[in-house]
Amino acid sequence: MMKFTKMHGLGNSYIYINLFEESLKEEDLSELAIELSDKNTGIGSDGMILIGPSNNQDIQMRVFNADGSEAKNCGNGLRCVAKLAFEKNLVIKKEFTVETLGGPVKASVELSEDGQQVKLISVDMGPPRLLKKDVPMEGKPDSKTIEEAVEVSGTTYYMTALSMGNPHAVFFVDEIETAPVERVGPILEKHNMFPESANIEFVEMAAEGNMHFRVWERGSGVTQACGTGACAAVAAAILTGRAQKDIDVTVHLLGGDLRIRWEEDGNIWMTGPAEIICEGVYIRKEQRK
Ligand SMILES: N[C@@H](CCC[C@H](N)C(=O)O)C(=O)O
Repeated sequence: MMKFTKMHGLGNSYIYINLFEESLKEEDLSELAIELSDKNTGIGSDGMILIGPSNNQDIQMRVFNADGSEAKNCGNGLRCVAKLAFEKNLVIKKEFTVETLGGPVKASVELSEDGQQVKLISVDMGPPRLLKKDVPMEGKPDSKTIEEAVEVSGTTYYMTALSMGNPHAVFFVDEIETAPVERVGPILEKHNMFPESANIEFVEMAAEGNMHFRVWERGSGVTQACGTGACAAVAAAILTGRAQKDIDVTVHLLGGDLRIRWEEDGNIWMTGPAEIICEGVYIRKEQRK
């Protein structure tokens, strides 16, 4: 039996396990993520997130995709972790740091009027890493990938690739409704130019300070939202002259809106909501009769 909390950030849902209370075996984690994520025989989610003690930050987060692969960062997950950690008193301050495999991040929570609930969460997602060797990507290690041509099934697409602690490739399209997310997404995710695979994002620029966004996530497929992807999309828009630093961009995702700002000092801030869906006790497959 294992206690869990299911949460979502704009429809991007994960099963959260509190390692301050539960203990899990390292060798079981990947299988557990697959099991929990299954909507028929598990709980149903885009993956699993572990919250636990950290040696050098206030708290630690580990992220597993629905296919069991471990990711180094997760923007929607960070907002959910911040809300859960604050509301469950795992941290007792409104600004705190979270250790991720992609590096430490700062989170800050905004409370409801009665001070009982976290309403909005802002996270300093750090700077985008632009060099191919940091994405990581094939090619000249110290060069950047800005609107580089890539051919998929006879069509040429132009890609801007970068890391937000995890790898992203962003494609600008004229119409978000017809973006080939499910056709091209899985091909590019596992393209051999990405040795660790990649998250694939399609973006339509809208009225000033707005963009529409769809994602094919590495290890989870189409999701309602991707926080690191939204940060990557705003960075790509600025790098290609479609948006400006130090000005908020509202990213319209399938599950709702995120506010993203690439600050002059180099860091990208993400602000948005997080919600608890349910809490319960999960019975592992091998313990079911
Ligand atoms: N949904 C996330 C990203 C989760 C990890 C990603 N699929 C990867 O493998 O890098 C987000 O909100 O950022």
